Amino acid sequence: MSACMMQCRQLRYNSILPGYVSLASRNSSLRFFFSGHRHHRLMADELLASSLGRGMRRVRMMGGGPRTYPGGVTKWEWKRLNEQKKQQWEQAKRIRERQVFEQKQPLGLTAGGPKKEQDHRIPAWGLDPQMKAATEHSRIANGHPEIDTQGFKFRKLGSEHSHRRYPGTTGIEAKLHVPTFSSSEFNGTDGGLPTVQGQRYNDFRMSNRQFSPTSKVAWASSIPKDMRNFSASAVGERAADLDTVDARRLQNDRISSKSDALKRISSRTGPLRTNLGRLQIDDVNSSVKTKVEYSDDSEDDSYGPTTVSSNTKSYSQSSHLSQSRFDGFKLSALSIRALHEVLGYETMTIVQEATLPIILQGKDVLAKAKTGTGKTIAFLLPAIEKVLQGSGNSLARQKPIEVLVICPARELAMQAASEATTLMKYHKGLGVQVVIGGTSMPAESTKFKTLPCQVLVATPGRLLDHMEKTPEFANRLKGLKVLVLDEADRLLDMGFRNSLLSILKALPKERQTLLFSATIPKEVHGMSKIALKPDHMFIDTVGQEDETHALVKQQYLIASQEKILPVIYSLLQQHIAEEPAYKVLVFCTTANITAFMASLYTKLGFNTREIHSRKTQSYRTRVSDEFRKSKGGIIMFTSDVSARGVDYPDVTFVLQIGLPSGREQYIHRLGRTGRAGKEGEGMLLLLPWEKPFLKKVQDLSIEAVTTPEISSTLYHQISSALSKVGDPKIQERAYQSWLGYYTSCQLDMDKRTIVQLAAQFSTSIGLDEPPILPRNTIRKMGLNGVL
Ligand SMILES: Nc1ncnc2c1ncn2[C@@H]1O[C@H](COP(=O)(O)OP(=O)(O)OP(=O)(O)O)[C@@H](O)[C@H]1O
Repeated sequence: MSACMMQCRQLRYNSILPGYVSLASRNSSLRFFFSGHRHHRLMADELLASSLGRGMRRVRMMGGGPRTYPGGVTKWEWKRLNEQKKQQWEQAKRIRERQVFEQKQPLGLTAGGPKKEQDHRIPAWGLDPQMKAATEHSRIANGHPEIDTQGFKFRKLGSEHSHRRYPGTTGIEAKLHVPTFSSSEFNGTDGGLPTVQGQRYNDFRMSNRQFSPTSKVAWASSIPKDMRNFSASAVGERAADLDTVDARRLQNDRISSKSDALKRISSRTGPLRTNLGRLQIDDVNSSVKTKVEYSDDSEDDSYGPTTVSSNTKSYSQSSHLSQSRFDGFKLSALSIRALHEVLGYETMTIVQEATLPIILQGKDVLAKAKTGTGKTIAFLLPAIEKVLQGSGNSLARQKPIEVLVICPARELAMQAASEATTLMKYHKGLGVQVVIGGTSMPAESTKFKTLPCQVLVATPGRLLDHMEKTPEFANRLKGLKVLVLDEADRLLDMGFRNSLLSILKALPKERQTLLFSATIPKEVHGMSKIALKPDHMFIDTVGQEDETHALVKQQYLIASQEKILPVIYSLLQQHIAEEPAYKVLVFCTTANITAFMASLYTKLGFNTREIHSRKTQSYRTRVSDEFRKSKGGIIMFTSDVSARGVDYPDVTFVLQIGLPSGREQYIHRLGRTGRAGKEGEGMLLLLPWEKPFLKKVQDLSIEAVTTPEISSTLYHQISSALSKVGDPKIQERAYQSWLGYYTSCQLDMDKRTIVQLAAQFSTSIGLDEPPILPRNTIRKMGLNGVL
């Protein structure tokens, strides 16, 4: 039997069929093998017909014959369709994830879906710090984003923002398998918080009178956890009021008597308070000598952070600068040269003055200072000193990474890297590199291998990627001397927790760690112990003062849904009229709403830019640079990608539309104006039902303003602009993400009401009716049966 096997690939059957037929007629037994391609199937049919016509006795199709797939497509077409579908599905998933993270709400909408409906109830403005802590362990803690934060990507294990799955777990269970530190790595048994048993109370060095109202925040944060209830209740009280604290509560706190409690608090805080506000040039050395006392003499090393409250009263509220000069400190002459010649700075800001001597001593530091007061230089300058103390200026490329700065957002990382580059301008042979998501990883790896990198600035996801995939990366981190967590509270919250834990685990324990932020909510003190040594210093330059700047005028306005768009228009117009060099940041709740707002107000004639996580990194970098350099006459619509740390000089007005994701976010967004001692204006625009948020910020000086008059012409103008927005998808996406955002906020209203409000929103943005959402989306939003 002769056999002929042929494999046909992409051949034009008309030209070769006759050859096949003649081949078939010359062989008694012949087999043809065809691919499943449509052309080949046709050819097989044809061959069958022709062969039969030429007297072939037995011709049959084997292997099931030509396959058919739904819609009459071939196997390959069917496969391709399926691949396309899968890609679309994954893209939608990525977008969804990005939105969730941008909204700073990392609950149940991720892989595996929510287990219960309440998983969707993501604390946002209604978030109580205690609740946050309580829900901490029930959340999906994934390798979250530089929140956008930005350009979030849903990727496999080890990749940036990875949602880690572990064998045999669901996405939700996976969090339980995230590497954690053993309790031996901490002091105490309650998650790293210091224990009180065995602590010496006889070291009573501070009388009640020494509790000053200006230091209450710092004071409260320095108290061990098992005294927190007590301290939290007392934090708003003067120390003298402590005697009135309920004895039962003291008992609950396992404190045997009130006087014991006082002694314990005093023994922790009393000797540690130092007036750094008055630190003078000559004090530098003495500040080392007469270093702030901490409980080195304690037999129990489980004490909490040492608290240093900069005496903010020493400075005028309007001044962010201290009287100390950089050249009065023991710093490298080349760094000081860069400060003077390139940046033009002579004197230090308050936070720089307060933290520099302590960081130079080698202590771990948790520092709180208002927005725009120079925290970046406060940590970079002493960190660079550490590099200089060690490796010197040699050109070796494979030297360890000595300083690692982790930032929660890409723009922020680039900014910190650029500031470090400036400070190191005259240090030959030292290099700064930045690794952030949304850029080419191989390019980063090549740069890393070929150029010096003593200082590395990174976002958590990309850093983890490199640690896992780039050869030598993790090794070079073994020589790390200083770790900085910029925007510490953001990095320590649930969104980044897992990534951060994995990173910390891989870093050497013998390092100095610095945590900086403008807001340090109470729960961060507990979390900070993951990264900091137990005897770290908490340096609070804000104290009892308002966390916002006195020079920034803060207002809020409540307007109904149908008035929101005209009100925004009026507010912008009004500001432009008052401030010809206007430079405005408009914060929106989600990326899609930002995109919608930007396109609408562009149509209305404003000079706008937009920046959010749905834009590519190169676009974001370009727009961000443009806005930074702009001398005015520009309005940038942004999501929370610009909320923290980003230093845009001379922003004249910050407008926040809708519910901020929390009190901290409000403060950080507002902090984009009034930087470096300048003036600024902020406006929070809320819908009537969003008003309860104001309770969260009631201690800040925010004035109410009334809704401006809106003419019928303006209404007409807006509705005509809405019709010109162009792509109706922009509005539809805005609606969907509005619904996603508010269903994930912990609002005091049922889902039906939220859906009704969403319908109002859709009308206000020019949709005839609310778009129909995919079933999966509805399910993920927890709106099954409601939508
Ligand atoms: N010693 C100084 N003298 C004058 N200007 C300074 C000094 N240090 C920092 N600045 C400037 O102050 C501005 C704010 O600094 P930076 O961005 O570090 O603030 P920040 O406290 O980190 O703010 P945020 O909390 O928003 O992150 C920058 O433009 C910076 O260049």
